[in-house]
Amino acid sequence: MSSIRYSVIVPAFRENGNIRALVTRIFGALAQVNSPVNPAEVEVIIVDDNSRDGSVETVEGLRREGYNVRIIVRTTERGLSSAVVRGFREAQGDSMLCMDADLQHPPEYVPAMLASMSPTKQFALGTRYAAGVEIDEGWPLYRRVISSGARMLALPLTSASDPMSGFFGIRKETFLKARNLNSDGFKIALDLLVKCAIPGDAIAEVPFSFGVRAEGESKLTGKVMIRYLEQLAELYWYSFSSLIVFAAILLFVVFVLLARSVLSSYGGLDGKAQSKY
Ligand SMILES: Nc1nc2c(ncn2[C@@H]2O[C@H](COP(=O)(O)OP(=O)(O)O[C@H]3O[C@H](CO)[C@@H](O)[C@H](O)[C@@H]3O)[C@@H](O)[C@H]2O)c(=O)[nH]1
Ligand SMILES: [Mg+2]
Repeated sequence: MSSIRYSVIVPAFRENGNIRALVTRIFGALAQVNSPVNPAEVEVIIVDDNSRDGSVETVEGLRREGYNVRIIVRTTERGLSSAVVRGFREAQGDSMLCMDADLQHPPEYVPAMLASMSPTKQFALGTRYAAGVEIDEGWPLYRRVISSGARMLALPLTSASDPMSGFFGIRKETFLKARNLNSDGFKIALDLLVKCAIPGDAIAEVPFSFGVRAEGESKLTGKVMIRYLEQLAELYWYSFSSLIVFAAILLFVVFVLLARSVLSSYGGLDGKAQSKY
């Protein structure tokens, strides 16, 4: 039987410059005396989309040094969300964490994030919206505006305070129940929260200070933002379709009643409409 209880999944595209620091800092944090999680029970899985930038060699080197890390290289698929889903499927742990490779999600929070999941807390969420939490001042203003807008649009869908943080965990048993996941774009956490119907009291929120990217560039493009809006429309429909259909029928009935009363006030409904003038 596997001794792995926790899996850390890292979607990565051209992140060779960050992988060594990420992995050594994760295991360094787990090795601290006050860590609530035993490092021997943790695996790290990098899901790379054929970056061919030396990431594979870096991971091999780390393995030789004794770190429990492996890399899955996808050659036919692309995208952050689908990479995370692939990692979750391959994970051996019961508690699975997703984090970015670029150190914007500080590895020092990994032990607390992993330990916060339990049979009653099926979802862990790193949140940037809690008292005393800071966002690095180097994070550009336009990204803050986009992030706040995206968060507000998701408010009707979940009570989670920061479904956009990208730093989140889920228990395998809940993940396996998810149906019709949307693996496009960046917002897999929101999709899981909605489609697994995670109630507020099953979410362990862990405040964390959001950093700036260490090496390389962000892959969040305009196309990714449009995908987000499409995904929101799908999730609104998923969550509120009966309400939307009910409201549409109600509007239709009101419209018909109004039209009838307008027409009858002109005597036009039975074809006997006569102008007095
Ligand atoms: N495998 C794979 N990984 C990808 C891809 N695109 C991005 N990634 C990886 O996904 C992580 C996040 O990508 P970034 O390009 O750094 O995104 P960001 O703009 O910093 O956005 C992040 O932070 C936001 C919070 O403001 C999050 O909302 C967002 O989900 C993401 O975590 C990085 O590890 C990156 O390598 C892809 O197509 N394939
Ligand atoms: Mg980033």
